[in-house]
Amino acid sequence: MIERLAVIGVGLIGGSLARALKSAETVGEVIGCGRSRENLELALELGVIDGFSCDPAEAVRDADMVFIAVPLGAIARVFERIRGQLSEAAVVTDGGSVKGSVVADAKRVFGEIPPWLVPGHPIAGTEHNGVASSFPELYRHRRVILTPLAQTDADARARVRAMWEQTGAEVTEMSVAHHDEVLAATSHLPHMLAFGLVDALSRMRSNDEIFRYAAGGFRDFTRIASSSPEMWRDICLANADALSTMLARFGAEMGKLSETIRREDGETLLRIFERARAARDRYVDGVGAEGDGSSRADKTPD
Ligand SMILES: NC(=O)c1ccc[n+]([C@@H]2O[C@H](COP(=O)([O-])OP(=O)(O)OC[C@H]3O[C@@H](n4cnc5c(N)ncnc54)[C@H](O)[C@@H]3O)[C@@H](O)[C@H]2O)c1
Ligand SMILES: O=C(O)C(=O)C[C@]1(C(=O)O)C=C[C@@H](O)C=C1
Repeated sequence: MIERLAVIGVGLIGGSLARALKSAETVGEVIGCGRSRENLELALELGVIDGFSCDPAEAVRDADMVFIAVPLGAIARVFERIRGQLSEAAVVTDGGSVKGSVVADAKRVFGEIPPWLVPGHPIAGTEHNGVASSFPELYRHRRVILTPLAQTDADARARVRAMWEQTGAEVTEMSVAHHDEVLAATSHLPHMLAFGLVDALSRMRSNDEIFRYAAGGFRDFTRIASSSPEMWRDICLANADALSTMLARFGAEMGKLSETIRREDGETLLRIFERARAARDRYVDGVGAEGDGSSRADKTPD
């Protein structure tokens, strides 16, 4: 049971955690914090939080659990504001999509990695942002990755794991570097392809023409290009090395595919598409009926 949860950044990710813990009845009080008073008032109205402060230092006072869910570029400033303000019992975790930058920010601000910091990342989300898009089932049957460090306190790690399990998530652990490499491939690269494709096409053809003739394939493939530009700028900057490597490898693969098409080599094309379809079928079978950890794009916020 968490007595007082401070959520810094009450948007899709922070709001959904608060809603999930409230519906599991495993949190006493939720204090929100963010840069916009209007958003915090909405969160209060929706019952996502029980009170708020625009100052992180005040929001974390007496909290036994602190969840930071702001864009990655804002995390260092939050660390600076909460330094020296936490209660003895407090554990701090975050939901940032890249872990290397969060750990580097913590080292810079606190001088060393504090034992009470448990970096984390829920592999669940949608292309929508803001508290109005949050919902309590977001993490159910989804994965959450924790990237504890050698310095991380065992009790802090167990408490963060227990919190996520109460949302219905499956918690796994891996190293910071491995997390950032894996997510560069499975999350960051696909977002670059979607953003890049929509941007390139909209500059090649008029918007009207794209939307008039685009059907399900275009819509499915590009859903994630509706995601928050600010959040994705920060993810790219925070994971620049791993993401650039992935983009270069993928670019080379696209070059080979393009060559194969130019050669009119139908046999090779068939082999590539069969291999890809089999890999996707295995992936879909593996994740089962509950889905793949991706969004509920059609969810209407309550
Ligand atoms: N959206 C996803 O699919 C997804 C999935 C997993 C993890 N994440 C990560 O979760 C974090 C939050 O993403 P989100 O989708 O909830 O975004 P969001 O835009 O819905 O919410 C972010 C919240 O942070 C607040 N904020 C922004 N800058 C701030 C600052 N300087 N100080 C205090 N508050 C500030 C905003 O007002 C907003 O309420 C990001 O780090 C993102 O990388 C996102
Ligand atoms: O489903 C979506 O809309 C998402 O973008 C969620 C998604 C992803 O699957 O790539 C995006 C960023 C994250 O850090 C984790 C999950």
